[in-house]
Amino acid sequence: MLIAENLTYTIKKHIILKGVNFAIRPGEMVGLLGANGAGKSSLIKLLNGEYTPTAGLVNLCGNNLDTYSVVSLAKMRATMAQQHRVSADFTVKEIVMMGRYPHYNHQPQTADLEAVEQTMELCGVSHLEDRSILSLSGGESQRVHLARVLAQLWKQPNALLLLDEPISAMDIKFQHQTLSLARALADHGWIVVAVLHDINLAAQYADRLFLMKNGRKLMDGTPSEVLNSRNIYTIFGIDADVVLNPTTLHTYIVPKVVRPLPLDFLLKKEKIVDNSQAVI
Ligand SMILES: Nc1ncnc2c1ncn2[C@@H]1O[C@H](COP(=O)(O)OP(=O)(O)OP(=O)(O)O)[C@@H](O)[C@H]1O
Repeated sequence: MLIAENLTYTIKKHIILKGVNFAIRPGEMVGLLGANGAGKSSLIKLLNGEYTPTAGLVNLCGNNLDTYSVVSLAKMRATMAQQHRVSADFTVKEIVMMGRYPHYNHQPQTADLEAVEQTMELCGVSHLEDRSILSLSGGESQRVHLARVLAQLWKQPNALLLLDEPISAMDIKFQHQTLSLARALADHGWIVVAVLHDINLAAQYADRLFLMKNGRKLMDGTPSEVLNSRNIYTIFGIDADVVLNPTTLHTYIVPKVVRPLPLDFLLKKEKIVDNSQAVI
């Protein structure tokens, strides 16, 4: 179980996250949705220990995060960050093997080699194993980093997988393949928490959605419970119809069509906004 109690994070009196509470059971996949700046990545960073809460706590499998050793946590919790800063010329296989560092001392063992082979295969990057990470396309690189974090947790029970926009650079096939894989890992007993910007994919693959705004978790429920036109407007400020996808039978958002507006109009609107801000 992953439990957050009154999770709060402030930077120089600026509230980034406020009073977030939840409990996520093993086997659940949760999608974090919200507009830019809502606090989704900050929540991931509090769950992965990159940020220390200003108030509140995170409890994983019955123990507060700060009671675990670094190595034991690294074996049960992995994060795929939104951005990957790799400037050295590692091969794909070396990058994926980095996920196994918490598991061996000097030489990778059979289990480590198997984990790397299997996760590269699942993420569709085996054929790239000898390529430099620096030479890959955005989507290929994202799949390599996914393989790395899966290798880190491979065959671990009670694993916590944190994914921050894991499919942002992927084509439609790999978007579905990746979320199917995350779904399968949750069904296998892992807890998966994924920041997603595609509401429809989140609705299709996640058990539960947290809708976030201004550092708060405003709604928490199954896709059909929380996705309605009013909530979509509250969270994203857009008008949308909410229907049932006739093929998948999942809740499906259809933003109301907005006619493309001429640039002159947009520039005028911008001016009006600027003027009103000046008056305020
Ligand atoms: N280290 C920091 N210093 C100052 N402000 C920060 C810091 N980290 C986050 N913020 C601010 O906190 C808010 C939440 O940021 P966060 O990255 O969690 O948003 P997000 O929901 O993940 O957004 P996006 O969808 O754009 O990735 C933003 O307004 C951001 O500018």
